[in-house]
Amino acid sequence: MQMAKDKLIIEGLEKAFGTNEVLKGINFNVVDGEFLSILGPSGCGKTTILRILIGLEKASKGRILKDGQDITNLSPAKRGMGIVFQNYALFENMTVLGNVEYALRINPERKATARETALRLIEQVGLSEHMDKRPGKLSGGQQQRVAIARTLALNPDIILFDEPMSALDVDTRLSLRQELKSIQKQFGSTMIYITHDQEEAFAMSDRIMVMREGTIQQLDTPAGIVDHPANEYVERFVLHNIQLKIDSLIQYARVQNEK
Ligand SMILES: Nc1ncnc2c1ncn2[C@@H]1O[C@H](COP(=O)(O)OP(=O)(O)OP(=O)(O)O)[C@@H](O)[C@H]1O
Repeated sequence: MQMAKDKLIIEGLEKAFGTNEVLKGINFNVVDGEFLSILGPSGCGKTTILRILIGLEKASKGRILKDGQDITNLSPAKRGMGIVFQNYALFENMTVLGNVEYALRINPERKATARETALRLIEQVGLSEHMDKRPGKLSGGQQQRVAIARTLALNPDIILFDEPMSALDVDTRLSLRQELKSIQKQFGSTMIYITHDQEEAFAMSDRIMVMREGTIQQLDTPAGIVDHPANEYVERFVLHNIQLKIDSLIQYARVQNEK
């Protein structure tokens, strides 16, 4: 059997803002081609991890290895990672095509094929008929698709997502979930996905990293977490909340049936 390869190894990561210790010595690995969710309540340090991984923030201590190479001090552009934010962060004065093409056009090696690549990606995320529109004329789900296409354009082997669905309605979330999984299959990318939504983490992930106040409480498969929650916190924050959601869905279905 072929052994799964580590795409990323994070060793002893610490981060403090002044006296606020936000990450308290974090160690984890991300397997090549894996979908890993980072799940935890507001303020536990999820976004700080992503910002350090992509190079927007400097760690106080620790190392990041990508494919065995130490990238801790590399500039963001040299890390081969892309990021998709919650608020899409699109250029409002450019069309969909302009947004996806932009990073390609300013890159000497990719400039020649920029248009071709952008058109292909826009088609892949189902936005061909909207490519001449400004982002403001699109729905939230469509804007997030533009942001995803723009990130894919530079062909990163690791894609980071910072709560990309939190501004979207339930139906859009469900269809985007499927699309993300199929994009991952197609591109073979490794994905790290931040969420505070337990159900989303369980539905999408190969493994889930459960955090609390700058520490990792458990890193395991969804089934592993259900069968063997590491401690009372995981049981309460993850499993109890999922059960509450299931109960309210059952209750909702009952009310609908009785109507
Ligand atoms: N640039 C900064 N300067 C000072 N403090 C910061 C900075 N960025 C983050 N923090 C603090 O670090 C802690 C963790 O923030 P972080 O955004 O990583 O949490 P999070 O788990 O992603 O939360 P949320 O789900 O609310 O986004 C918070 O206490 C936050 O106030």
